[in-house]
Amino acid sequence: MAAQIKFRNVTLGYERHPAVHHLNGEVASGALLAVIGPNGAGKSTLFRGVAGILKPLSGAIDLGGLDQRDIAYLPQTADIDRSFPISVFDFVASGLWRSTGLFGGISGKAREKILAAIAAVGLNGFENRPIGTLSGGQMQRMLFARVLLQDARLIVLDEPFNAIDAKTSADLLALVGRWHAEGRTVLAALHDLDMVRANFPETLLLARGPVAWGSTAEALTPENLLVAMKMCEAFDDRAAACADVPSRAA
Ligand SMILES: Nc1ncnc2c1ncn2[C@@H]1O[C@H](COP(=O)(O)OP(=O)(O)OP(=O)(O)O)[C@@H](O)[C@H]1O
Repeated sequence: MAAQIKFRNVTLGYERHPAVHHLNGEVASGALLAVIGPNGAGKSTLFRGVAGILKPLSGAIDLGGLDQRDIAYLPQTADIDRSFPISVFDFVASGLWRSTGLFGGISGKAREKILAAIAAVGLNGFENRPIGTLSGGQMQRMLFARVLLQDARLIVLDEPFNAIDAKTSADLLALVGRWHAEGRTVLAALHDLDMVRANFPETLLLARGPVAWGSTAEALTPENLLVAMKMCEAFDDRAAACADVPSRAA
């Protein structure tokens, strides 16, 4: 299977401080990959890099010719400004911007698609609710509806099942399974190892750099998990930038 993503010695970080170091490797087109790691391991940073929100400090992320609009990115719910006065309908509708444009207006057909996506995640009747009134699980369903609408070839989900009930997890996991069956490439940052073992064939165990990457059974050994934890504990956030990260100072 051709590669959908190639990480070429990529280093990502903030203010010249690397958070993910020298990552090399490929994600095959159509892969269903879990990204696991302790808090602060760099999972969100890596996903921001793939989504094009964060430019690499060095190295490159090759997306096999994919346009940025072909990537659907589901951020952590903590990154969503819930006080922003927008309805569920309008939030989900933003998933269509790639076809309608920002000010393109919503046709009758587009409206149907938006309502179908909201229904598919079990949020019928919530269309006019301000997003700030949603529960954690409803919020997550809404984020999935937007991804559904984006119809993207590459889907990047940052902790999509955190702090939600078992029924919501199961419903949303079924959507992930559907995307995988449709041949889309799906990456998800997760914390629940049982869920990963049961549903994700491939895993990248990350601790600022890769600890293991391959079949889930081979990557998620107790030894590897311990190494990842120790690597994250030992990491000094205030350390200077890597020697081979060029300075951006003027
Ligand atoms: N916007 C930011 N500015 C500066 N440093 C950041 C920023 N976001 C993350 N970091 C730092 O980058 C490192 C990696 O964080 P990241 O959020 O990518 O880890 P994570 O694996 O997603 O963690 P978690 O499981 O807790 O969400 C951490 O040391 C974090 O403090």
